[in-house]
Amino acid sequence: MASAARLDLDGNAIKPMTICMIGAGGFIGSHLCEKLMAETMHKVLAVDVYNDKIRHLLEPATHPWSDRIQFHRINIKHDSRLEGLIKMADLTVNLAAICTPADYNTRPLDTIYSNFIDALPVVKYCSENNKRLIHFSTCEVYGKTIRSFLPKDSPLRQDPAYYLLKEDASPCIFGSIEKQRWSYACAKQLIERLIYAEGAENGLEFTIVRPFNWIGPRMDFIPGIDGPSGGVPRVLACFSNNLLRHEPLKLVDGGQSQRTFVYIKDAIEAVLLMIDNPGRANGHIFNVGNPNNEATVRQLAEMMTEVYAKVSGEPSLEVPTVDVSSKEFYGEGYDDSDKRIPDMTIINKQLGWNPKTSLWDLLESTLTYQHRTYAEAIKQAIAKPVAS
Ligand SMILES: NC(=O)c1ccc[n+]([C@@H]2O[C@H](COP(=O)([O-])OP(=O)(O)OC[C@H]3O[C@@H](n4cnc5c(N)ncnc54)[C@H](O)[C@@H]3O)[C@@H](O)[C@H]2O)c1
Ligand SMILES: O=c1ccn([C@@H]2O[C@H](COP(=O)(O)OP(=O)(O)O[C@H]3OC[C@@H](O)[C@H](O)[C@H]3O)[C@@H](O)[C@H]2O)c(=O)[nH]1
Repeated sequence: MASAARLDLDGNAIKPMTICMIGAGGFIGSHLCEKLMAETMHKVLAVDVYNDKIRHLLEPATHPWSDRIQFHRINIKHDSRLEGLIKMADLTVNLAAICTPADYNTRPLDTIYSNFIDALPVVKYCSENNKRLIHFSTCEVYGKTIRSFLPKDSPLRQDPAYYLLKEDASPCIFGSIEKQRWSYACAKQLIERLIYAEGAENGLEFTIVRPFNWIGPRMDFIPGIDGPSGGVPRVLACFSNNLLRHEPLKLVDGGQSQRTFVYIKDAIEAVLLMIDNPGRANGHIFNVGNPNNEATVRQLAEMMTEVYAKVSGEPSLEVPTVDVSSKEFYGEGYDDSDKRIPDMTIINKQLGWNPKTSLWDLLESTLTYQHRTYAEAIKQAIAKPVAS
């Protein structure tokens, strides 16, 4: 239960504030809303076109927080109510975006509009009304590592100087324009630069978050169950879907790319620290990830297969993975980040935050949720005769 006497990192009492959260109905937004309702006295003006993932917080009206969360069904592309909500709030958190790689090369215009053009009014309203902004960018702004351009046998490949991703030092390295995969990263980079410039020239109080593969319950959708049957979500949902349907997990280009995965609940702790400690968070760009949870996509597939067998009690397939080319899986114009390890210096220094949950543990709780939520629906969908 929320207590009025919460203290910030400098020992001062935290005053309850009103937060305009755009994209509150998504994966990260739903967890942030949960945290804010359960542990703080902050109010949330939740803006999104969907609210399925936060419905449990909005109904029934008997929740102790029912007067602290309001849902506004607004498409920020074209709705004049947005400025009023930002003016009403002390802080705006912008999460709204198209952020699934399958869209970057197949819907590049929508991707660029969503991640850059649609975010512009949000930045402008915050700047003009002297409101604080926490904007969600991405670890994809780093693109590829310097290491990936070194010869395969170079000993420098083992040197973190060539792969560790640092907010204030690493370059942003994208592929050529026809590799439309980078439309998302490039749009996010430009909005970061714009926000930074608003801070420098007009005094906007901002924080930029670069999430490194946050994963957990409610991420994306399971195709054919709570999303389009031909849809391609992010890797956690793709692999969950394969496991639930007893199909081999598809490894794009051999599954050699490396990622670090952080549990959503750990990452949300970091966001709450930013919200509650403006003096330490304003003007900063933060990597938020778990450098200890690195795996190749192949290793992730193998671990998810093992964990799923444990939590479902169902044996795994004899051949649990299958290779697929990126062209076949994502289409023309796909490209990939080779390796993503966040440097943690800035977030450690400013907010004292460190992730806690191991990859195995976070997969165990997430796949338990996936099994409980979807296994029955998948069984029924598979059993249903196909309409002729
Ligand atoms: N999950 C991650 O690991 C991760 C990694 C890097 C960056 N991010 C960034 O974090 C943010 C949130 O990501 P997420 O994983 O929760 O994604 P998500 O797709 O689950 O959530 C985004 C939400 O924004 C809403 N939205 C999009 N366009 C909108 C519009 N025009 N008007 C109103 N609402 C709109 C969507 O309906 C959705 O609910 C995004 O900006 C994303 O780029 C996430
Ligand atoms: O079924 C699948 C799905 C994905 N993959 C691979 O798994 C890796 C991770 O894929 P994800 O779908 O999670 O997406 P990425 O990590 O590439 O990008 C994500 O990272 C940061 C955020 O900004 C976005 O949420 C998204 O762009 C990629 O190498 C992808 O090619 C598979 O091998 N098989």
